[in-house]
Amino acid sequence: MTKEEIFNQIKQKQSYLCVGLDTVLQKIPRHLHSEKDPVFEFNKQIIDATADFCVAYKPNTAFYEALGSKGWESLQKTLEYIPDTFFKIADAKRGDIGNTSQLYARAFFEQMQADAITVAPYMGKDSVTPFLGFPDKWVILLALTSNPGSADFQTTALTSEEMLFEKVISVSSKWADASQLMYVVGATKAEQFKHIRKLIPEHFLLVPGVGTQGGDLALLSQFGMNKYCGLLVNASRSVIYASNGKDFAVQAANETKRMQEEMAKYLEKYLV
Ligand SMILES: O=C(O)c1cc(=O)[nH]c(=O)n1[C@@H]1O[C@H](COP(=O)(O)O)[C@@H](O)[C@H]1O
Repeated sequence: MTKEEIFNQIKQKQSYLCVGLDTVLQKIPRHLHSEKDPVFEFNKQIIDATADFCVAYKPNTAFYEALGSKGWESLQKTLEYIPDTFFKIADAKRGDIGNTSQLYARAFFEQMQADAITVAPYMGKDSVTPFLGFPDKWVILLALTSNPGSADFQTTALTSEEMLFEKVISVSSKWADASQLMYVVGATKAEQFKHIRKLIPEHFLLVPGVGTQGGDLALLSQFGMNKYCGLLVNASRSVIYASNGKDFAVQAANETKRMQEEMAKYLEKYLV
């Protein structure tokens, strides 16, 4: 999927919402447990209910890997079920020596048909470039994450002018351009968006951490938006577990609609 295609979807839907499919078997409403594949059935109903209000889906692979081979099957079926007009992110946070990264890339881009994979930058250029060899597929590199532990390394000052995450951005942005590379910046780090936009004005940012983690959608939209919108804001638990009853899909739709309506206002106000 190209950058222009993502932007077109954003304009059409008036939304830059990504729904995170972090499905936990124990949290699925009871009435779905008799299904052959309750995880897939749950995802299917969530996708059907939220499709009008979002432009991307992001299953975090951990939630599927934890269920063994059945989980991988549910993940594959879920990615196949999502229509191709949506940006499909395999949130796998991979990255290894080049020879191994090449196989991770094939797993998620060829077997799973994902459009993008999240990648950890710690092992450097040769661990990331194998993911960049697939036409119209994307690498989403961890830059400044939403969790408290991001302070342990990412915001360490390397010099009086540069923190580690800034070095990650400035070095890696030379490995590929904004047509293939995105960055993860946590919604809980809204105060950094203005500065990050100076470093990478063109790139899309995947922004997790609204909803349950408490990130500020208004602030990050104000400082993070660029001429392509440049934002994909992820919400997982606040959407998929909006209710744990029979009305879970209706409540997920309500929550995504609420977020879409808020996003439409920010697109009107901040899209340059
Ligand atoms: O790469 C990610 O998606 C990610 C990066 C980050 O900095 N913080 C973060 O929460 N995530 C993921 O985004 C999702 C957030 O889920 P909720 O907090 O339930 O919306 C989870 O799948 C996390 O693993």
